[in-house]
Amino acid sequence: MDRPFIFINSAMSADGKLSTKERKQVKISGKLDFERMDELRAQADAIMVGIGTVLADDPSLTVKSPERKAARKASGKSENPVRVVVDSAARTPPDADIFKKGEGLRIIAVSNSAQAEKIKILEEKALVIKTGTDKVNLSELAAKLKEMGINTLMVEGGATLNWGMISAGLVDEIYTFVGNLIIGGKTAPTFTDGEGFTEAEIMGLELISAEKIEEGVLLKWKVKGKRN
Ligand SMILES: NC(=O)C1=CN([C@@H]2O[C@H](COP(=O)(O)OP(=O)(O)OC[C@H]3O[C@@H](n4cnc5c(N)ncnc54)[C@H](O)[C@@H]3O)[C@@H](O)[C@H]2O)C=CC1
Ligand SMILES: Nc1nc(O)c(N)c(N[C@@H]2O[C@H](COP(=O)(O)O)[C@@H](O)[C@H]2O)n1
Repeated sequence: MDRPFIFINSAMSADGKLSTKERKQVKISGKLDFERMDELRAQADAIMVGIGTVLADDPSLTVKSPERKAARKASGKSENPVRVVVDSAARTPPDADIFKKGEGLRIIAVSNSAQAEKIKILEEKALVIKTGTDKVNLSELAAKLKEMGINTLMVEGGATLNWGMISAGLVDEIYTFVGNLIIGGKTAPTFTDGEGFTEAEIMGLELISAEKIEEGVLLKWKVKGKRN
């Protein structure tokens, strides 16, 4: 394959929301699900998020467990996977937590329309990859990551990036933890936003497993491609 194995891991409410209508982060996962997420991070070569998530949540995207970090080190890897932000207009704040916390390579993927001055500032902190005219070309980006030796890519949202990756046919598996809460709100981000499929384009999934974790359910899906 000329791209990594790509999976999305997300936590959503029982009504399919990733956060509130104000884009405020909500604790959906319990302790066990956060541990599962940390293990996925520790096993991945890279973690990817959209700029919307960086601006809303300011995540560090680091591996949290000292044991998992040590195990990565012992196998000759950096403590953290490569952290990738999909950021067409180079809006990532230079003081974002992904720069401040943890060791390891950061990549900011921008489009060719991003301002040169903003790119220059980011280049002091990260490797900047340029693809696409106005919007990052996700297929090209995935191919470049593979060329760099990234074989497993974990996508951690948000709603727009999930749509972009799924609609471009770039996702192999999806893991959704469904928590015991309702968030509501027609403008609150859902697992996939974006423009949506027409009926003929709808993506089919195959259920790999369904597992109760604390008070929620972890659903694992394989992406099968168009249903029709
Ligand atoms: N519960 C969970 O597991 C998670 C929840 N979230 C929530 O999701 C929300 C953020 O989601 P969004 O606002 O949708 O932002 P997002 O994180 O999906 O980033 C979207 C941005 O990515 C950029 N992008 C560049 N090229 C693109 C392309 N080809 N396709 C798609 N996007 C491209 C665009 O600038 C776009 O605005 C926040 O409220 C955050 O809290 C985020 C991650 C995980
Ligand atoms: N898996 C999961 N469960 C939840 O309940 C969540 N609220 C999230 N949110 C995302 O996790 C990221 C936090 O990363 P750091 O702890 O800063 O490394 C962030 O992107 C949230 O949107 N995830």
